[in-house]
Amino acid sequence: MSNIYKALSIAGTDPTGGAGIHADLKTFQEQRVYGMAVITSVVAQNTLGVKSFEEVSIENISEQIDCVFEGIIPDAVKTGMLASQSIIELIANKLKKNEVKLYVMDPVMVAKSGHHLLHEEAISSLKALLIPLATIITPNIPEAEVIIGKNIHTINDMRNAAKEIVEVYGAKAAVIKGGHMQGEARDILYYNGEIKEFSSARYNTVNTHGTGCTFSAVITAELAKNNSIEDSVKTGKEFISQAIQKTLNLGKGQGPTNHFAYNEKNKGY
Ligand SMILES: Nc1ncnc2c1ncn2[C@@H]1O[C@H](COP(=O)(O)OP(=O)(O)OP(=O)(O)O)[C@@H](O)[C@H]1O
Ligand SMILES: Cc1ncc(COP(=O)(O)O)c(N)n1
Repeated sequence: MSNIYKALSIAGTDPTGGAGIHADLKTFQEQRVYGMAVITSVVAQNTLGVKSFEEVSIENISEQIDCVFEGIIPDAVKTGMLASQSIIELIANKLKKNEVKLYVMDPVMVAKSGHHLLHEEAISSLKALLIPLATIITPNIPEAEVIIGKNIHTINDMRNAAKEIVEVYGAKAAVIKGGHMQGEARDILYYNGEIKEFSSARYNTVNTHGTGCTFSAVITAELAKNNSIEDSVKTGKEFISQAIQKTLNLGKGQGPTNHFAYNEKNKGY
C-alpha cells in the first residue's frame, strides 16, 4: 500500500455490527482506509431494537480522542451517535483544537426502532456548535426536520432544507437522505450554491439497519482519500444501494446491510 489514508469515527456501538462504530469500521476497511474509533456510548442493541445504552464519561472520551491525535492524525473524521450535550461540547472543542479540516456529521437522533439516541436538550448545541464545523452533514428527513423546524414532504422541501442547513446553519455541504420518502430513494446534495441529486431504486427489504451510518462512513473514507464532496457522496450512494439490494438476511428484525456487496460488484473481491 503506497499511501495510507486514515479515518476516525466518533460514535456509539452496535454489538451486532449493523450500525454505529462497527458499521463505520467495516466500511472504512472496505474502502481501503485505515479505520479508528472513539466510543461515546455503549449501546445494547440488535436487529430487534435498542435495549439500553450507557454514555462513556467525558474524561474518558476526551482521553480517547487525545490518544488518536497524539499518534495517528486522521485525514477525515465523522461523528454519529453523540448522546448528550456535554459530549457534543467536548467534540466541538476537540475538532477545533485539532484543526480537523474534513468533518462528516451524521446527526443521529433516533434509531430506526424508535429509541432516542440523543437527548432532546442536546439538539440546540448540535445545531450551534457542530453544524458550523461540518464539511458535510448527512441528515435523514426526520433529522433535517428537527434541524430546520419545518416539515419535509416533497423533493422540493428536501432541496430547500439542504440549502437552509448550509446557508443558515453553516455546514459547508448538506445531503438530505431520502430513505424515509416513498418511491425512488433520492438523496439531495446542496454544495457550492448548487443542488445535485443521487437516486437509486427503492429496494423492498426490512434490512436497512445502519444505512445512514454506512453511507456517511463511505463519504468520510472517500473524503479522507482526497476525493471531492460530490464524488464522495456519489460513491456513498452506490455503496449503500448495493449494500441494501444484496441483502444478507441476518437477525430476527431489521437486519444489517451488506458491506461486502459494493466491492464484490466493482472490484471482484
Ligand atoms: N429501501 C431502500 N432502498 C434503496 N435505498 C435506500 C432504502 N432505504 C434507504 N436508502 C438509502 O440509504 C441511505 C440512508 O438513508 P436513510 O434515510 O435510511 O438514513 P437513516 O435513516 O439515517 O439510516 P439509519 O438511521 O438506519 O442509520 C440513503 O442513500 C437512502 O436513499
Ligand atoms: C450506535 C448507533 N448509531 C446509529 C444508529 C442508527 O441506525 P438505525 O437508525 O438503523 O437504528 C444506531 N442504531 N446505533
